[in-house]
Order: sequence, then C-alpha cells, then structure tokens
Amino acid sequence: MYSISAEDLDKPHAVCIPYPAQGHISPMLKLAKILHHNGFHITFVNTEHNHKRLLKSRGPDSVKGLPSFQFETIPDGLPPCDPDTTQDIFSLSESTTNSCSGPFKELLTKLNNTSLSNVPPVSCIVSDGAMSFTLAAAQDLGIPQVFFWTPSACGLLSYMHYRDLVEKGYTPLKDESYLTNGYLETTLDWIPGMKGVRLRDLPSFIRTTNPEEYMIKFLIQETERSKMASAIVLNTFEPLEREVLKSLQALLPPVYAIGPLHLLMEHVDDKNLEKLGSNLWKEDPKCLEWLDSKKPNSVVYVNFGSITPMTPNQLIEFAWGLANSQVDFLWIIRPDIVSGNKAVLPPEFLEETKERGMLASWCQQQQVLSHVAVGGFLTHSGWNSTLESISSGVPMICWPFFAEQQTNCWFCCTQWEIGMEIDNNVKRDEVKSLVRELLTWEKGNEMKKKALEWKKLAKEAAKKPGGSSYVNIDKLINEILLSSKTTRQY
Ligand SMILES: O=c1ccn([C@@H]2O[C@H](COP(=O)(O)OP(=O)(O)O[C@H]3O[C@H](CO)[C@@H](O)[C@H](O)[C@H]3O)[C@@H](O)[C@H]2O)c(=O)[nH]1
Repeated sequence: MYSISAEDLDKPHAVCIPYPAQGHISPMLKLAKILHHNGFHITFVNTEHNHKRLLKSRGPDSVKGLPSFQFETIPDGLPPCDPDTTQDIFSLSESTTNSCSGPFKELLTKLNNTSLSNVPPVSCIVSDGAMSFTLAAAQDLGIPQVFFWTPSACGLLSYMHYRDLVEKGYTPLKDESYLTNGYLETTLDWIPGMKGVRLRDLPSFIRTTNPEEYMIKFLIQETERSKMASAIVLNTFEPLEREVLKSLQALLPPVYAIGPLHLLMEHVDDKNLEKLGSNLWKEDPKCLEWLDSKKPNSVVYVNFGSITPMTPNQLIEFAWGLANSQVDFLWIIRPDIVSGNKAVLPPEFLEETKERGMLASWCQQQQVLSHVAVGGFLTHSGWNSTLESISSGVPMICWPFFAEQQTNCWFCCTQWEIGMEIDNNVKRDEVKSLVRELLTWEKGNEMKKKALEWKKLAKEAAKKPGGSSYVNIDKLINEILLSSKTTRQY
C-alpha cells in the first residue's frame, strides 16, 4: 500500500466507476484525471475482467496508480471469458445491474474504514449513467452522486423518450415486416430538440418485436434513476448540442456539458498521470509513422470502434470498396471484428493495396485523427469517435451499428453537415463512391469546411479559462462535487 501524506487525507475523494466497456472507460478516466488535477483523491473502479485486459495491453504501470489516484476492482457477474474478446453488452447490462451493487457497497465500506484504507473518506460518486445501482450507495452515505452519460446528449435525450415510444405504441414493432416495410421512416415531431427525426434514427434497441426487450426496460430504468442524481455530465459542448441540452435540462437535475474531454485534458499537465491509460488493446505505433509519409488530407481512416462486429461478407465489401476508390487508407481491424471468425482478407486485395493501404489491429485514434494526412473518417459513429473527429475537423462516412450511433449519424448528416451515411447493407460500389466523394469531390470539401468550423468551436469550449466546458467543469466541482447537495430519495 502507498503511504499517503496528512495533506492528502484531507482531500475530497471521488469514486469514479465507468460502465465496463472501452467507449465508457476512456472518457471516465479523462474526467477522473481532470478531477485529480483539481485536488481530488481518486478511486477508479474497473471490473476484474477489464483490469486483466489493461494489465495485458498496457502493462502493470497502467493500473498501479499513484498515492492519490488508485485503482480498485469489482466482479462484473459474468462467467470468466477470453480476455481478448469484447463482452456482450446485453449480458453485461443485465449482470452489472443484478450483481454489482453488493461488491460496490463493500468497496465503499472498505475505503471509508480510513484507519485501514489510508485514504480520505469518500465524498462523492461519479458513476456511469448506465450503472445506476451506484445511486443507492450514494444515498446511504448521504453524498453527492453525478451520472456521467458517455453517449451524445442527443443519444441520452432519445433514451429519455423510450418510455414515451413504448406508451405511444411505436415500439415493440407489430411484426418483423416493420423492419423493412418503410415504418422506420416515420418522422416524429414531438421530441423537442430533435424535430424531424425518424424512428430509424433513434437508438436501435426499439427495432424489436419483443415486448419484454431487456435493453428497452434497462434504459427506461437507468434514465428514470438519473432524475434522482445530484447532476448529470455529458462529454459534449454547448454550441454543438444546444437545443438538445436545453431539452435535457427540463427533464433532469442540472446538466453540465464538459467536453470534448480530450481537449480539456490538455490543461492537465501532470507527467505521473500520463502512464495511466485505458486502451484495452495494444496500440500499433506504426500507424502514425505511416501517416507521416502521406500528403495532407489524402488518407481515409477506417475504424469501427471497440464493439461493432461485421459479417465476413461486409468485411470483403469494405475491402474492395476501399481498394477500388484508389484512395490511401489506414484501416483498423480489431482481432474480434468478425463475430465468431478470424477476419480474413483476400490475398488479391492485400497485393493490390500494399502500396497505399495500412492495416493494424488498434491505434492511437486521437493522434491519428489529428494527423494532417487524414482527410476523412469511415466510422461506426460511436460518440467518442464522432467527437474526436469533430474536434480534429475531419468529416465522416457513417456506418452506424447499434445503440445511439444511428442518432449520432443523423445529427452528423443532417444537422452538423459533416457526414454521409452508408447503407447498412454495405456494397463495394457505394464505399468506393462515398470515399471518393469525401476525399476528392466538392461535397467532401464543403463538409471539410464545416468540420473545421466545429473544430474551432470545440477548441473554444475547452479553452482555459473562459470556454463553456472549462467553466462547466468548475461549476460541477464547486456547485455539486464539493457541496453537500445529495441525491434525491426514490
Ligand atoms: O484503434 C482504436 C479504436 C478506438 N480507439 C478509441 O476507443 C474509443 C471508442 O469509443 P466509441 O467511438 O464511442 O465507440 P464504442 O467503443 O463502440 O463505444 C460505445 O460507447 C460509446 C459511448 O457511450 C457509444 O457512443 C457507442 O455507441 C458504444 O458502442 C474512442 O475513444 C477511440 O479513440 C482507439 O484509441 N483506437
């Protein structure tokens, strides 16, 4: 155990607990580092499974911590599995809800036994919005509890309306034919801040015929419990999602837009924190070297995040679409991207693209997106990827897979004017023409200009001292985390 100074024992102590998936752990770790920089003692809680994965991908230093920034683990309730595979989100949501509350409360009791734990008493909890079992623990201790929803604000607003969608009869679908008979094109005009959105643009879990669909029940439960929190935080910035944020403010406790967190992190000048990382796969540093050899705006970067799977056929269509576009590409293919199979690319494709294609299994995405050689991003529209692309001024081709990625895609294509959607049933000719359009044609140029405008606004929001997100973090700390404002009772 580290020995801690008397001064450290007086610090406020935030327990930060992400939902145990890559796209949630990374932004939570950034927020935890910012709080640490602002004088908080941090306990960061991973699941045992992800702790093992971090040890494997980044080595022991990544989770060894510092005297005032420590890592703890709780079990996720699922049977042990191969540390290299992505856990199933549906099972994970059910098991964390049903089994994590006990271990989490035990952990808090252990930390609060300060003579043994040698840490300050826990003074607030920053929990992922999809880990609402943490609320009861905060209520027991009478301390502030903040929910960090890691999807976009438009994603959260959509989830907040899941109950209405069920009550108004939009979901469950009457039968399977409703998936393809044009029903999903139905336009809704009653979600303030998202006028004109179609059913197919809402988070994908509503595309079910099952009246007992777990993800719908889960998200209704999680969003309801968010109403009891001391505050809500979102990794977005006010000019980007102003109308949506306004709608959320009317439904929830105070909502703070504090992103893009990776830009806010630039104000955290602490070498000790740099070694604490969150990538569950090992990054390939050769991607950046390869980009160095390319001309500005000449490369399309292709990455579908940490969860999206695809069929062997979709992989082949993407491959030939990229090859036929004649554009240089950096394509990240996760080892588990083809569910149940090894990703196999045809040797003719590898031969034909060896001069202009780079393949790797994981990269340092933020650095890749801010490299001058990258002119466009073919993405699954996960929120972190979308926000990282926006803050680097990179326009996108969107191939949303599930959850609120459909909503992020709709905003990119119709509201922010920085994206083009590719059909879910991907075909090589469409990949080829959209990649060419993005990198070499007028439409791509227009989107690039727009993306650069958003980049400027993102940077302004993160500016020290007056940027809106910078100010909101200050407010979050002073108005909520350091105050005695506690959660509301059920
Ligand atoms: O080679 C890679 C690939 C990804 N990343 C990082 O991994 C994160 C991926 O996050 P995201 O783009 O949000 O995708 P998912 O992993 O799919 O994220 C899940 O979590 C997000 C936040 O809640 C949701 O928006 C998504 O729908 C959900 O699938 C990003 O920060 C990337 O920079 C890397 O560093 N290197």
